[in-house]
Amino acid sequence: MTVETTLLDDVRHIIPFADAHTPLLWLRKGEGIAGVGEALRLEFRGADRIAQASAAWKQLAAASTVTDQVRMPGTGLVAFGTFAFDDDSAATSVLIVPAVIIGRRDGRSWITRIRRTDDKAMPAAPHTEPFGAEYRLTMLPGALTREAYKRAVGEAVQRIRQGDLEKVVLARDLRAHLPIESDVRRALVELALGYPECWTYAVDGMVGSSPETLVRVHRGTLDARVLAGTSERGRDADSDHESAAALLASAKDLQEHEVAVRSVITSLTPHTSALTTSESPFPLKLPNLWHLATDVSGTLSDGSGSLDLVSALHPTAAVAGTPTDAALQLIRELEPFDRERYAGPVGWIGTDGDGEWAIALRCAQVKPSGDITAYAGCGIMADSVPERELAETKMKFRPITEAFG
Ligand SMILES: C=C(O[C@@H]1C=C(C(=O)O)C=C[C@H]1O)C(=O)O
Repeated sequence: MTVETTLLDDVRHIIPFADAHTPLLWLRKGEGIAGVGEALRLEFRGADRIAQASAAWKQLAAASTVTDQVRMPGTGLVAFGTFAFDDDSAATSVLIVPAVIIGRRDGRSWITRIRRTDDKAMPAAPHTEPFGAEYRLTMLPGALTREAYKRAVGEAVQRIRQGDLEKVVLARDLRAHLPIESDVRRALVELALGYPECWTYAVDGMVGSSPETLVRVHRGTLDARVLAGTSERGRDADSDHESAAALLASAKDLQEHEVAVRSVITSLTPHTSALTTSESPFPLKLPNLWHLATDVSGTLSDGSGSLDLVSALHPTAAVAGTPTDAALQLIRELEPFDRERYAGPVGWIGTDGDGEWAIALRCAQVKPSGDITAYAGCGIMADSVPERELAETKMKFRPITEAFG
């Protein structure tokens, strides 16, 4: 690949540059990257799909010629990626190198053009396309109805009480159909405006707004944000404050959170020299709910790239449970659908292995046929109440049902 990044005059909005049907996007607080076209697509499957992707990326980056005038996160050679949750998923995991990237960060805007060695010319600069017609979809229960979800939660609680495992994350699905020709960027605009603190992403039809940073790597340092433990937003200031306070005092949520933080620390420790966490979990306020959050930061000690860390981290206890193998087994037993890329890593990697990855939550997969599946899940512990977990999935579906509805 031959890659060139140059500065652009300020680009305020990057979403309009993305393709209407197969957008590539990574955006938070108005900053990020949008990809146009496809210079290269690499597909992976199986238990070592992330390690395969990491190795393929190192080879590709080493064989590329990169001229980068801007040198910021997201400049130079970049691939967008989305990975299946389960080792046995039917869904492919992909890295996609766009032909052109438009980016914006810290008040600077840039364009990256990427040419394959066998192409004669650099791709042309993209232009913004007007948005297509509005749409309004109704999302209906999928393979796991509300009643069936409550039964699955009840079953999981029993298994936990029997001592089979400590925590399991159970999800349910919603389905809809997006008319062919619909402009997916409309949903992305809604997500980005409604959830500016979250990572709004679109990669190979996987779209969403995730609050959970799996890992970011920048020049030898890393950071992550662990989320687990959820409560509703209040109807007024007092009840909102009470809900956050109750979450911070809830033994069930604190324990569930502790399990998730422990899994991240255990996975990152072998790769880091210094790893610190925020002192105690803090309440993270989102438009649809409160989460318990812990921020983690560290210094890399072994030259790992971002995908090496993603490979070490996935699946965290925030989206699988603990112990991991028992949790994955119970998920396969109780969820009557393939999670595909839901709860898998989604993000981007750059030339030198730096990158930003989130957990694909608050999301939906849009298939080329227009079929959409959205997913939301909850951490189940010994004292989980099925009705409450069902209510929590409704809160977690809100970003997607509102963006498409
Ligand atoms: C599994 C999801 O979210 C995860 C589960 C949480 C919980 O159970 O409290 C909180 C944040 C996420 O780590 C989801 O959104 O689908």
